[in-house]
Amino acid sequence: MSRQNVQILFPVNVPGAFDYAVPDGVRVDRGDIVFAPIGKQMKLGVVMSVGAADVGRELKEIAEVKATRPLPEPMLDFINWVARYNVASPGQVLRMVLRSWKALDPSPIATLYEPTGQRPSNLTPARRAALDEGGPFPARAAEIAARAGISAGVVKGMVKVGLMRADARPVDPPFAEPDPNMKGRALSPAQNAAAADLVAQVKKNAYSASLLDGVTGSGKTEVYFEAVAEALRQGRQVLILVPEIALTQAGLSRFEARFGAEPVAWHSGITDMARRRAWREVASGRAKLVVGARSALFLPAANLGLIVVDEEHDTSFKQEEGVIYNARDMAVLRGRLEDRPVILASATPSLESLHNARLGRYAHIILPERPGAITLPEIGLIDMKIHKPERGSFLSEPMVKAVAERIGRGEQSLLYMNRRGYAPLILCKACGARLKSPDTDSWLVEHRATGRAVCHLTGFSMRMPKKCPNCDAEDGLTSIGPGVERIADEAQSHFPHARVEILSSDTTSTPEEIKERLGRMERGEIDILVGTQMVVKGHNFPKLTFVGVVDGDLLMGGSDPRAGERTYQTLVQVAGRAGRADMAGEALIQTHHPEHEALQALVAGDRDMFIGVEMAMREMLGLPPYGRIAAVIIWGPDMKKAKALAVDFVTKAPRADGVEILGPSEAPISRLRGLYRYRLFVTAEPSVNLSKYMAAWRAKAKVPTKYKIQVDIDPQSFV
Ligand SMILES: Nc1ncnc2c1ncn2[C@@H]1O[C@H](COP(=O)(O)OP(=O)(O)OP(=O)(O)O)[C@@H](O)[C@H]1O
Ligand SMILES: [Zn+2]
Repeated sequence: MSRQNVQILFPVNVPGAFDYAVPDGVRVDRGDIVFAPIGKQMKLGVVMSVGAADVGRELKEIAEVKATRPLPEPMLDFINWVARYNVASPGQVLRMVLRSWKALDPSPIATLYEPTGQRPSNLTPARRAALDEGGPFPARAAEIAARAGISAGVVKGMVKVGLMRADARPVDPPFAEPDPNMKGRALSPAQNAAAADLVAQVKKNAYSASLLDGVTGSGKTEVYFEAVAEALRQGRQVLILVPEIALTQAGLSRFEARFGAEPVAWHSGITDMARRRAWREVASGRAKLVVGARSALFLPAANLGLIVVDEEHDTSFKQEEGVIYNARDMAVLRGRLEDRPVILASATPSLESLHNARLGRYAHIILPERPGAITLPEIGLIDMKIHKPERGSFLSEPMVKAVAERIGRGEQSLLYMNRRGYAPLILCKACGARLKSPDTDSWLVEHRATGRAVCHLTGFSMRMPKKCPNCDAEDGLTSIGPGVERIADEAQSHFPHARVEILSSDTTSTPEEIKERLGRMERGEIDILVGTQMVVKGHNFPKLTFVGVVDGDLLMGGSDPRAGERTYQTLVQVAGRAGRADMAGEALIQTHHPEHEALQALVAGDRDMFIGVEMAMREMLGLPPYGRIAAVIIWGPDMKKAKALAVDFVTKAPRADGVEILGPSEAPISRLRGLYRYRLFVTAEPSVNLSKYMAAWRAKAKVPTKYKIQVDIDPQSFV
């Protein structure tokens, strides 16, 4: 009698699962997490299938079946689908699912301390500190001590005198339950209708995809909250994907205000402890509401009821390393496999999603206006060929005037400049040399606040040199072009008494700093906020009535076929920060190309016109959503060999109708961290299964060590 065989997938980059035997008397099911020997090691893996045919050879036995809940069936399918679609190995995808080994065991138990509530008036300073600064409670003595700046002995001593209680408890307690029945805001009729549509989808408890397409400030969040509440009422879990940046901010407190409990937050920056707790609670089905960055999509929720992708057009949903995938598209896939509804929300939906809505694949739910009497901001252009600022200045006269008006009325202005630092280029006046990143094809950016020259691609930085490293000329180095720091300086020089602050990842690197600064902006304690991409998303500043875009041309050009779309989206979003409360908003965009169709459409408030032009162009060129594209990047330490590998790879392309290959050519960033880069593009008609085609092609290549051939399905990055 043959014993049970199982196929085990390990979280490593190998082509597939391996066969193992199951010891007598042990029962194994699909999705079980097991330990099995691989080489000389014991490794954690997942049972992808059970009882396949006799493989005709002696198999190693699995060593242990973990007592945790198995990965749900749809999750196993999801792993395979994501791998196939993105030309990755299922093991690589599994690695994104099994993010925390420790999450597979029950929570560790520790002695945790918590105040009893007694508080005599003669407390010693150390004891007072423990009570006032030692929280949140319950916590370990050492944690309380560290937070309060006292010794752990003080905490333990407080138990004896009845000031603290000590109990053995799980270190990772369950999360507070959200309450779906708390009252939300009173919705406008249009909002109510949209919410009813979404709630109906959730009630069906089956796959559907809805595009919630509402202008900035139309209340999309309030509307999808109703769908979230419905899923929670059914006792199911809800997964909400947001751009990473929205996670550190007021965003989370909005969930708490609506559902009475802070949601489980999941992103790359959480601690190992928070990660293990979140994973365990989500996998068990206990944690009901998860708000996370793209990687949250790989949490194996046991009882999923709804997935929401907020700001679905956002480029941060695309992961560019390891398994290259787009979380928005994979969210729809997961919804299909789980047979549960998916909501994509945006004020500026991607053309792909609009196309799907037009074809009827997605329900199209539209919120055409802001609630009540609030209007969308007026948008105007400033032609920089006419309103030329003085040399070394970047704010035109009409822009300065618009800010002056707001300051006069006690309102706030936002200046958007999507460049960190002081100046994007450091040039020697004597010899013309530019400061360059040592191993990367990128100029160094001057950061005056820290006195350093920084590579924005790799993070390399050095102290700003006093002399030119090329010709030794003293005082020859000069800064070309603007970054946020320089715009802030310029704004301050125009308005010496104004409170000018910068919001960028350099000035505000911790979540607390960001929260603090945004809080001051909300309370009106800042007059002029100068910000990068960070200010674009989701914020509500009631007193903000003016948005100035310093360089409306910055996003255009380059080889990105979506450059026009991105420009349009970003400008709509940033302009949409103005006038969200009871005062009307205005946005002005400085540009050298006022005739550009994206800008013209913005001024006219005519999205359909822009989309019409853009769709026609995509259709003509066979670009998404009318055709498929893939990119291949060839990386290697030697330029000639990397190029030869790229050229050779092209000769291996399988023959297929409806597929076209462009390249190879040097990538726009031709060298990154010491590796040379070549790239090619593949375009295909919609009927072609491009993933399958690319996988077959990729499998034919022999890649020397230290070299890499990376396939990117539906690329968002073209550098
Ligand atoms: N019916 C309503 N009555 C009063 N205020 C509302 C209503 N709906 C929404 N709001 C408020 O309007 C502001 C914008 O709402 P919300 O953030 O949900 O919009 P959004 O469509 O997600 O915006 P964006 O896409 O620009 O981020 C919020 O402060 C919200 O509380
Ligand atoms: Zn020089």
